[in-house]
Amino acid sequence: MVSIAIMGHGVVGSGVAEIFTTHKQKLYASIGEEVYVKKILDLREFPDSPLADRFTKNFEDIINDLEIRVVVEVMGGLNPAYDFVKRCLKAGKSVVTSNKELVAAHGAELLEIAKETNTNFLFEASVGGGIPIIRPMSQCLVANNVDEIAGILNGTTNFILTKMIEDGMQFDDALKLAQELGFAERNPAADIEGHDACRKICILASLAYGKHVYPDSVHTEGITKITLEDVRYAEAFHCVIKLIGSVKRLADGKIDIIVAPMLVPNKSQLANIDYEFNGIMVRGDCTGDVVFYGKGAGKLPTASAVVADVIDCCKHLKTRKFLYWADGNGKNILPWEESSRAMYVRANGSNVAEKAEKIFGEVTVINKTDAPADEKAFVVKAMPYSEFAEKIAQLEADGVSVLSSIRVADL
Ligand SMILES: NC(=O)C1=CN([C@@H]2O[C@H](COP(=O)(O)OP(=O)(O)OC[C@H]3O[C@@H](n4cnc5c(N)ncnc54)[C@H](OP(=O)(O)O)[C@@H]3O)[C@@H](O)[C@H]2O)C=CC1
Ligand SMILES: N[C@@H](CC=O)C(=O)O
Repeated sequence: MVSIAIMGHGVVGSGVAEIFTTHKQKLYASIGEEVYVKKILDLREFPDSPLADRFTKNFEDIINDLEIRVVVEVMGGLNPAYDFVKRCLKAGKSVVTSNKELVAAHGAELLEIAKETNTNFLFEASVGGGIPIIRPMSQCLVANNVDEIAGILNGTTNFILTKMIEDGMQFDDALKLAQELGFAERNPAADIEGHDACRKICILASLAYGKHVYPDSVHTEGITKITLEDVRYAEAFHCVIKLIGSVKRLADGKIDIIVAPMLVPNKSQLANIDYEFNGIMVRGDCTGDVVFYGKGAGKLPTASAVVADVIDCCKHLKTRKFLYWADGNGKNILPWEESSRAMYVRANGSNVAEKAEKIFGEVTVINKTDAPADEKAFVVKAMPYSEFAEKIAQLEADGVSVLSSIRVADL
């Protein structure tokens, strides 16, 4: 029997406890012994839980219990999760977490401690919820140099955008529903402002390129400025608007990394990923494109990934799985203003298209039947963002009022 503890009994933690109860026989068969949930840490009482006798409010009950070999951290946030996880690893206990904020902020340090203490620090659920992505990238795709990763990495924003587009639902109502369904972060600003997707692309970039990428070095935009008008113009241009996390390997060894809403062509594999589903495209130099798809948020999908990591830890109590990246200093990151993409622009004023062509060269005007007479939307060819911003300033100086601009993904 292997004893484990779970820290946090919220959406994910209660799912983990549930799977260890409902799938006990299945899990026993996969490792040949019982995984026993000995302690559950939470600040609230859960008298109706079938595991009610295992709850504690005191972390010391877990850290001091020598029988507990694997600890699951599903509390979220940095405090006290960072301190508790570090202490568990230093005490020789393996740790499994779904906490992307923790991995994105302290992954390199925690992986180093795990290396020193011959423990495992696994975080499959931190990216893509129930989708296997960390293990495939660190094992199955290990022969590849990763040229690019692009993904819809946040279930809440994808759910909101889908509800707005498909059902005409208002932004706030769609967010409320995502919160009720357990998809959103405790502070949903992390979802809608893009920070959650940023943490996830940072984890994938760190894994792919071997150096920690910290979220504050990544330009991040959320979905709060997306309007239904832009959505409809995007449709007329055979695209959908999605919040994309993207990282590309450049010829000089730097990486081009960004999180922003983008127009995604309908023919792209990422275009038809809706609601809380995530999709992640990994372009390897040997494999070409490999696409991962599934539920990126929610109780049981996320708990499924956590439980799989726990089983992996239980199977490797004496050996370390090789999952590692070194600390990073941000010097390998291209300044975001130098990153090039085609841009969609919506503007109003007189002779918008002519003025835009004078400044940008050839532009593709998007025709939409019910557009206001003085409004035009167009797409300009790829150029560094700094150049785009200069040209937009010239357009505005020419009497055009720019209402929105959104990157166009080359996917
Ligand atoms: N929900 C999802 O779909 C997904 C979530 N994640 C990540 O998983 C983690 C957990 O998410 P989720 O389950 O949704 O969050 P919840 O807020 O639902 O659950 C967190 C639980 O931890 C408890 N907790 C917080 N701080 C402490 C503490 N100091 N001591 C003891 N218990 C504590 C909370 O108690 P209380 O409520 O009383 O504060 C709550 O029960 C987060 O990092 C999240 O980003 C990852 C993938 C998907
Ligand atoms: N809030 C997150 C939860 C999973 O990581 C999301 O919506 O994707």
